[in-house]
Amino acid sequence: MASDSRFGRPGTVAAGGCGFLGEHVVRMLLQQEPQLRELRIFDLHLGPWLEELKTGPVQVTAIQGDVTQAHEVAAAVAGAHVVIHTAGLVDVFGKTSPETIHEVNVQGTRNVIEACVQTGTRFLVYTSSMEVVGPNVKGQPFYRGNENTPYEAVHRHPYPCSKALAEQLVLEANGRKVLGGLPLVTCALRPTGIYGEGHQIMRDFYHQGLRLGGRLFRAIPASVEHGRVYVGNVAWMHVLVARELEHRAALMGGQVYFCYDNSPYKSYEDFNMEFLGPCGLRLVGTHPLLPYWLLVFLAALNVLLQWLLRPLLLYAPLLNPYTLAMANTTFTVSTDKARRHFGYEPLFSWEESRTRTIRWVQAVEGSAQ
Ligand SMILES: NC(=O)c1ccc[n+]([C@@H]2O[C@H](COP(=O)([O-])OP(=O)(O)OC[C@H]3O[C@@H](n4cnc5c(N)ncnc54)[C@H](O)[C@@H]3O)[C@@H](O)[C@H]2O)c1
Ligand SMILES: CC(C)CCC[C@@H](C)[C@H]1CC[C@H]2[C@@H]3[C@H](O)C=C4C[C@@H](O)CC[C@]4(C)[C@H]3CC[C@]12C
Repeated sequence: MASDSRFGRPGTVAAGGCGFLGEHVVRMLLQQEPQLRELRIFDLHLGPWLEELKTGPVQVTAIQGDVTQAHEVAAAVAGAHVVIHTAGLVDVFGKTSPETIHEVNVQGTRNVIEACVQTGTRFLVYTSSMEVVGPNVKGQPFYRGNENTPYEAVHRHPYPCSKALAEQLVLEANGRKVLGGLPLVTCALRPTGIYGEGHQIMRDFYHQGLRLGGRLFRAIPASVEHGRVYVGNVAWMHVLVARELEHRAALMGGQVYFCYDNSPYKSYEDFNMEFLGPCGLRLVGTHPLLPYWLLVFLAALNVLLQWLLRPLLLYAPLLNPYTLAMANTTFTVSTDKARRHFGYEPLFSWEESRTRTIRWVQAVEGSAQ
């Protein structure tokens, strides 16, 4: 099945298209790509919202499948023009085994690359993560760095390790000959912490705040900056890359780009309060209420409890040594590489991103009552 771009942009595959980011990518493609004729949404778990998309002008096909199964990926990708690969296991809480994280994130990505090569798909956009760079195990700050900022990227946690390996596979695959003899063009996007409609961890913090009588307690110094980016802008950058890779293959092929926008630089907790504050929560304390050594102790205790309770139940709290280090290490990005290379400008201003996220949290509140 060969793609024919004379009749509009041929098949696009959104792998992981039912996830938090994936759904925004799917909706963005349908809104911003008038040339799009066919969209295949490949995911382990298909969402009911896909049904509403099937009545529009674009031929939307939902494919339930597993990226770890090479034949399922190849069948989904065959004949497509571009693959946007956002599928992955995002687990920094110890819910899944390191082997499964590796299998889905690394072997799954290898399968996507091989499917492109074997079936003749020429363009691959991969959702990497800022965690491919850091924060590293030494907790060194990365202050408003860009793609060229030197930083010792050393990881031990299974999730960042898997993202780093998968990103490397994607970048190394750039230039490989696909079926038909043309070169594969690949590119990796590295979002910082994504927020916006559908963000599960924001929902968890919100519910925790409600349980604590409308309060959250500061745990991290306000001076520690944590990079955040609005999901709509991350989706937009993916769509733009999928569109431009064909025209700017020599410049963009094999490149990495941080995913950024104009969201303010703040601590993880202060940033969350931009949304949770207007929904009635209060962050108590101008300084952390517990000493850092106690947080370290509680995080270690959580690891022990997780291990002890594993035969009985899954205990996976937000606080563990890795998440504490993430939240407590400055990691922010300041770059214009995506603007220079393919004309990226955030589609949503900070005010709009904030308003949309607040409305969504308020809707979560409404549906919880
Ligand atoms: N959420 C963030 O803050 C963030 C930041 C940077 C990068 N990322 C990356 O963005 C991507 C999407 O993350 P997200 O936050 O939307 O996560 P998510 O869990 O909401 O979405 C991931 C999607 O992948 C699907 N998936 C998982 N295993 C699969 C498998 N074996 N086969 C097929 N599909 C499978 C899931 O069903 C889900 O729909 C991931 O690659 C993640 O590493 C996320
Ligand atoms: C110490 C506690 C009070 C707060 C714990 C917050 C913790 C759950 C948060 C802090 C930072 C968050 C990560 C960060 O935004 C970036 C990413 C990259 C992405 O690839 C996956 C999600 C992840 C790891 C966020 C997960 C939640 C974290 C650790």
